[in-house]
Amino acid sequence: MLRSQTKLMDLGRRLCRSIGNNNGSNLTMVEVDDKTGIATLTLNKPPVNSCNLELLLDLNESIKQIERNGSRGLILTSSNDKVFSSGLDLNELHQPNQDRLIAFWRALQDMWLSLFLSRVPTAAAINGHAIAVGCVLATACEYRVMLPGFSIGIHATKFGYVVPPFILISYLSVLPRYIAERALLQGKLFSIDEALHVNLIDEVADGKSDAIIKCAKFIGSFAKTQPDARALTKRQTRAQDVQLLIKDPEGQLRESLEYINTPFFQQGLEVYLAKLKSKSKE
Ligand SMILES: CC/C=C\C/C=C\C/C=C\CCC/C=C/C(=O)SCCNC(=O)CCNC(=O)[C@H](O)C(C)(C)COP(=O)(O)OP(=O)(O)OC[C@H]1O[C@@H](n2cnc3c(N)ncnc32)[C@H](O)[C@@H]1OP(=O)(O)O
Repeated sequence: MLRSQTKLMDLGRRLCRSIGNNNGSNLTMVEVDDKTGIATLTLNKPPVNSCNLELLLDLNESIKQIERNGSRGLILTSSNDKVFSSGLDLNELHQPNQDRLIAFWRALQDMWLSLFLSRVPTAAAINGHAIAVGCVLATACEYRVMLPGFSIGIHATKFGYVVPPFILISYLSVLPRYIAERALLQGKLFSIDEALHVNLIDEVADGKSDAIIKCAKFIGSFAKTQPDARALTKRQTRAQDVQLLIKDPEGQLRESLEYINTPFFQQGLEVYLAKLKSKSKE
């Protein structure tokens, strides 16, 4: 690598400062670019960023921290170069301790609301597979840039999971209804070309830094808007989508828990988990 290139990269690094989210965990990392004021929020739970209770709480705290510290925007990405997020940590749903399951599902609902309604511009630099809730994280953002060679989508029905309304809504917020419905019913995972074709993603990037640059460019497109006016307009635009979860979070929680605790769901999950484990040993 040329010395001038190395220098430029060092400079880039120096311009970023890490900010903690006060809980001392490294499950997510936040770095703010001093020049642009944009925060990069990195999912960092090996091996595949599956969302367990701790990651969801941490992610929610980081989203709030980014809003509190006056960042100009949020870019969500992953420290894993193959997986953006593998969705919910299925171990949280399998034969769950009921108190932990309640905390887990509440954390999921709260985190989704924080990201979906974030007052700052949000973009996802999808540098790996984005499966199920991994896809939901990306669709909660306002803009998506993805790297080739990976899959994105919600394949829940293939494995016997009914999706809760807020997951459905997050798909519907970016896809036309007939495409969202068909994809959900088929349990479809989209290739990059398919995702681009239906506008599930906005752009393709040729590497993670290119994805981050493209996300930053999108966020920069709001430079001339007044932040409070932008934030309130976004909230109004999305108000109907969040109505159910904001009006009756406990009802939504109850419905999901009832379903997760059914023998039907638990048996299906057991088979799926076993398949996943045997695949990873191949
Ligand atoms: C009336 C009803 C009303 C409402 C309904 C209410 C509730 C419904 C409840 C739930 C359903 C909601 C919808 C579902 C949402 C979800 O997000 S479910 C999660 C779905 N995700 C997946 O299926 C992803 C599965 N994983 C993969 O496909 C692959 O791992 C990968 C492509 C992401 C990465 O592949 P590799 O890099 O090859 O990695 P490995 O496969 O070897 O995995 C490494 C390691 O990690 C374990 N793992 C992977 N994903 C998960 C996961 N999601 N949860 C837990 N663990 C996971 C995998 O088993 C390996 O573990 P080890 O064997 O190494 O221990």
